[in-house]
Amino acid sequence: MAQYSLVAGSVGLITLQNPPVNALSAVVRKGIVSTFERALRDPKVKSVVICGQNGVFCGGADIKEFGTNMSGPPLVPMIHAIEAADKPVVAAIEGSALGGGLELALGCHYRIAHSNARLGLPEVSLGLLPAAGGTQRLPRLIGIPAALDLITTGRHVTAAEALQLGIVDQVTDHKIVDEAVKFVLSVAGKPLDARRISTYPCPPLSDLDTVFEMVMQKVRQRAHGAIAPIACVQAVQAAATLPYAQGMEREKELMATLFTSGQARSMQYCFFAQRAVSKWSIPSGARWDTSMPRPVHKAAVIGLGTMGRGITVALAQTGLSVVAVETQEKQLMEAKQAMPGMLERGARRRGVSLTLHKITYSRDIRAVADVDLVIEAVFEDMALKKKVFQQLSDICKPGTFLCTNTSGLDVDHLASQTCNPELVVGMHFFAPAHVMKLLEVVYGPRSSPQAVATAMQLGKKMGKVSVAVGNCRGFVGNRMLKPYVEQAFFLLEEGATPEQVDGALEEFGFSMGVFKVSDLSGLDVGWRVRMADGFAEPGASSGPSARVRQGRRYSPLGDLLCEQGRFGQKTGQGWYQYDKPGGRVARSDPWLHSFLAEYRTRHGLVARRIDNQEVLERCLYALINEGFRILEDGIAAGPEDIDLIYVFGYGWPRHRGGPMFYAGMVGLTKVLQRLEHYHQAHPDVPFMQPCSLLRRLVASGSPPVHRWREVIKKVHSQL
Ligand SMILES: CCCCCCC/C=C/C(=O)SCCNC(=O)CCNC(=O)[C@H](O)C(C)(C)COP(=O)(O)OP(=O)(O)OC[C@H]1O[C@@H](n2cnc3c(N)ncnc32)[C@H](O)[C@@H]1OP(=O)(O)O
Repeated sequence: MAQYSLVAGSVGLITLQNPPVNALSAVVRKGIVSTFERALRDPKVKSVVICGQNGVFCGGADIKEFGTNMSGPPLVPMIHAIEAADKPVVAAIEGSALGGGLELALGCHYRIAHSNARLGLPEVSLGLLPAAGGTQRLPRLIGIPAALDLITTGRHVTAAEALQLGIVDQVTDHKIVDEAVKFVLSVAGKPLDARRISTYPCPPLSDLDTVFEMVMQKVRQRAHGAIAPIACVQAVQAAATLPYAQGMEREKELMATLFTSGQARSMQYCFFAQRAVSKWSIPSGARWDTSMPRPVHKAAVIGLGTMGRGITVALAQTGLSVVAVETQEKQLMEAKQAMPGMLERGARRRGVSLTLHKITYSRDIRAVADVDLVIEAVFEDMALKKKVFQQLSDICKPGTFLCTNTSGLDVDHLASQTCNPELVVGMHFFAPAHVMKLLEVVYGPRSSPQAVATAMQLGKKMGKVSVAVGNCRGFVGNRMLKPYVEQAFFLLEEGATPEQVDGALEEFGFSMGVFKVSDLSGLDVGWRVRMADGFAEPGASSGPSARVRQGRRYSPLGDLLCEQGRFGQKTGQGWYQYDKPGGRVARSDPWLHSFLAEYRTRHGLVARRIDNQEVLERCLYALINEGFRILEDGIAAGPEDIDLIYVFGYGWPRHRGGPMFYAGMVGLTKVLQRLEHYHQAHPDVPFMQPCSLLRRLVASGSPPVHRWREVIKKVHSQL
């Protein structure tokens, strides 16, 4: 709702009230319309201030309403009425003014922001565009380039930047409503014509066509198939080229296409999933709202390879004191040289001050004696990690949380090396750890609720999307990657090329295909895992049994490349070739193509034409099938957890909602049928055997993704 009061004798104060973020629900819109009409009618009222309760102006349209039959007064005419009013209206902005919230403020004649305010038009990240006049008013107010930047990226700006851009008229540190009232009294009686943004011409820009062509090209490249950013550019182009009324028509038309699209549904699902996973619960019964985290003031990182450096930087950026330990002199020196640059770039990107002084370096592991939490990030080798955990258990003060950054080893086994296994959890970061948003928090059977809560909270503080997952080989993300990569290898054996497989996946929306990712992260990473799992064996890659291991189909292609020293970008050769070791630009490699042809001949395989649909179905459905197994095993609490892991950690396109949501969009029956088909064709590939949870869901009428937990619960209760 919206509360109305008369203040300072002549100012109508409208306060939006819809906790927690004053979203513009039907009731709020109704409240604004009726209170505004009242203010206009009241002869005592000479001006109006619009604010939000509880330190938040407005979080925008109510996203929960989007999937429903929307009722209540629409936003566009409501904002027009405010702009057209003959009494001055000031938006008093504190906290957030986002989406429809900022569009409402743009309809006001003046905007005053508290210095804590954050403003933005983030609709693009919900698969939409700012369709309450945002695409038409913002370019008129701040110019086309700045508006394009804000609308196509959805980024939030601080009050200071908003002032610099001209979005707000004044920034204050004082009480926002008091300042707004003072301000509106000072402008009483001044003509309002020049304050109605819809009447402004768009600031002229030379060579408009070229600007839009270039922006469109850039946006298309970044969008990976998402349609909303493209529509945003088109809407701003309308603002630049059409009169306001026609521009509004174009905005409405473009929004109509987006509003009902599967992409918008997927992205809005991701928005709510992100909030849902922060409300974690684990099988022991521990939950986010009953488990108290312990404060972490000082942390340590053991091992300063790529991961350790990233984690150290991420911790220091959060404001924690960090002890960075590396026992090897050369590695320590390299880290000391590299990390200031990483911190500098991060500080510049985020507009904050440098935190170099937060890090102290040591070669001696005993330097961690007084820290609250340690993150071990040594080489992925169980024997080495066990030794480190034994040492940490002896050295650290009582109560120190011991975390491992392993990407898939048994967290419980590490916990058993310590005197207090309840203090041990996994904190699995993704490279580069100071940039990537995902954190898997891995609980073992003995991890205490407080240890899980502390790791989850620390992740949040570090700006990560933290997802609590159970302990199994590869946890959630890497476990699902295995069948996906396996299918990619099989496709090469059967006639595809890395270019074709990657092309199909990139067209689907992944920023990089599986083979480019493999080249980037290093082929040796998977090779080591396959060796540890007893699949890859030196010399076994070319014998008659090369393609069958442990009774199942196996492709030694990755092993063969590693045996040749082709580890990807770092060696300049992998699935592609690079101009030099460390090169970034993947080029097709004729050697690889002859190698594949020779390999097929050697193993009596006849290359066939494989279409992109088969590439996608085999790679993605194998991965999704493993996702269902993970749900069945209780390793992930719900489909949202898996989806966010893939969106934030593995480049799954957000506009496709994550693998489990995507399965629901495709139709569970279809996914099941295709898995059955591929399993019949490849009975020696266990990953293709449809998971029984998938069968149960189909048998239960394929409920929507938010109802899967009910079926999962039933499966668990029967086990
Ligand atoms: C044909 C129709 C035409 C319609 C015209 C459409 C034009 C306008 C479109 C829009 O405005 S779309 C919405 C744009 N706004 C956003 O994208 C903002 C989304 N919210 C946020 O970014 C954050 O929530 C926040 C405002 C920065 C606050 O962050 P904070 O960390 O403090 O809280 P959260 O945990 O994120 O949220 C708390 C709580 O509130 C719910 N929520 C937040 N925003 C909305 C919203 N716009 N609508 C509905 N609900 C919202 C959020 O889900 C959380 O709920 P719970 O998890 O506590 O249940």
